[in-house]
Amino acid sequence: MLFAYMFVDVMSPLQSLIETQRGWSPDAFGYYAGAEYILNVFGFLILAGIILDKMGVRFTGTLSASLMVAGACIKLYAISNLFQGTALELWLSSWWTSMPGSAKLAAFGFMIFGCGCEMAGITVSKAIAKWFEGKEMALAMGLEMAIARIGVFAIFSISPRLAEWISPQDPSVVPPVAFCTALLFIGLISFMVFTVMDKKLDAQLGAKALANDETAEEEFKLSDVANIFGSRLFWIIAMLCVLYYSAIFPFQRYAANMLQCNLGIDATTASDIFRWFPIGAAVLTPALGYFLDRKGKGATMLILGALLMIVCHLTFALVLPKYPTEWLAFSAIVLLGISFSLVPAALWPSVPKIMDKRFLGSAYSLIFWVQNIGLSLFPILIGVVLTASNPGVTDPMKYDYTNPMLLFASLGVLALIFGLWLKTLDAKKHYGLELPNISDDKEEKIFEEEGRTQE
Ligand SMILES: NCCCC[C@H](NC(=O)[C@@H](N)CC(=O)O)C(=O)O
Repeated sequence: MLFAYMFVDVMSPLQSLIETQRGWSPDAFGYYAGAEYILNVFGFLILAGIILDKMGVRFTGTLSASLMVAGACIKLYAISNLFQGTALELWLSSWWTSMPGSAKLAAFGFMIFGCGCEMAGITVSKAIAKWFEGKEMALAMGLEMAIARIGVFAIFSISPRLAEWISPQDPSVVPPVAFCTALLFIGLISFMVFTVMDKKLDAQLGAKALANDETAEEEFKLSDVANIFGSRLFWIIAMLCVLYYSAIFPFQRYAANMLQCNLGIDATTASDIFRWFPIGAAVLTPALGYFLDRKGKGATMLILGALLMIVCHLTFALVLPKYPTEWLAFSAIVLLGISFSLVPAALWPSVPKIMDKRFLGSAYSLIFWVQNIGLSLFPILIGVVLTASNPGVTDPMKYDYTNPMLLFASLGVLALIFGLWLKTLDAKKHYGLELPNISDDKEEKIFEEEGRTQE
């Protein structure tokens, strides 16, 4: 997931460079960014859930990592000089002319990569649930997300520098994308190593299940999808998820350029400010996962996270253009990092509390599916709003980001409403969202078990 998240954002700090170098307008960049989710939205994620439940973590993980590598190679070819002037490039550039041929092929590669990336996301959630059942699951999920955030931090630092690495006078988007493609190969190999370990765990679990006379794993049934869709709680969680994440990941794509435009700084300086967003989240998410495991307050954390996000986006929309200082931008970025720890740390471990264990794999894939609809539409919408709010502006350093940022803030307000609704329902129906995952006697059991394992 570390290398996957690096690949997702490798182009984010290079928006102005790709505009100058390959002629991608903000609209084209928005379509390219949204492409990551298109196939998932058109049903691939549901299929991925079925594949995961039918074929298991090892097969699905290997397949998803291979898809990511294949998609990355296509995207690398699309932005490289090799592709320029080919018959395919000329043909792709001959229709829908506002979207250059390189952007179209890169978007196609990103689409394939996106299928692998999201499939890997649900596979990893299921693998963590399997490996940490009855233990510190929220902490484990928090650590997994933290590692992924470190990848985003790293890529915002590395990408602009790699772009200038070969020729500082003539920077190029190719070296950073090539670097991340190579990392994805390493990721595929790492997952293959994990499959060996997972096989061993299965052997141990099989022996344990036989000893306890437990029945086999739950099976995915198509009727489960209808059950999940019929659940009001599922929809509240899914809406909260799609609204919150649509104001985070698409923002991440535009953040560096937004900072450049407001502060008049170069891409490297903007990335250096923005990279504290994922690193703040990386530090805090596991800590909050640990807190959630032991103290609870999941619904309150979701509300607090949405509130902080509204404050930050409103600051970028209304305050930063009037008081363009780096410390103000930096403070808002750090605050957004705290918000981005609170919500994911509470959201993903809450799903097992409100969904039947039998539905869990499918529930995750369906929440991802709803979320992907937002994640595919919002980068496009933001690109369109940005272009419409800046008629006649051709310099990528001169965009006014007020309207796109207000749009992000309004998503936060809606997420807050769903968070409040969830907390009210939880208080009435006692789903246990505010309760800890590990009770004192469970904790004692874990220590006892760990003690036995070490013995
Ligand atoms: N085990 C993974 C939990 C989800 C983490 C979450 N990622 C997502 O929601 C992805 N579907 C989004 C994406 O891939 O763009 C996160 O907080 O990163």
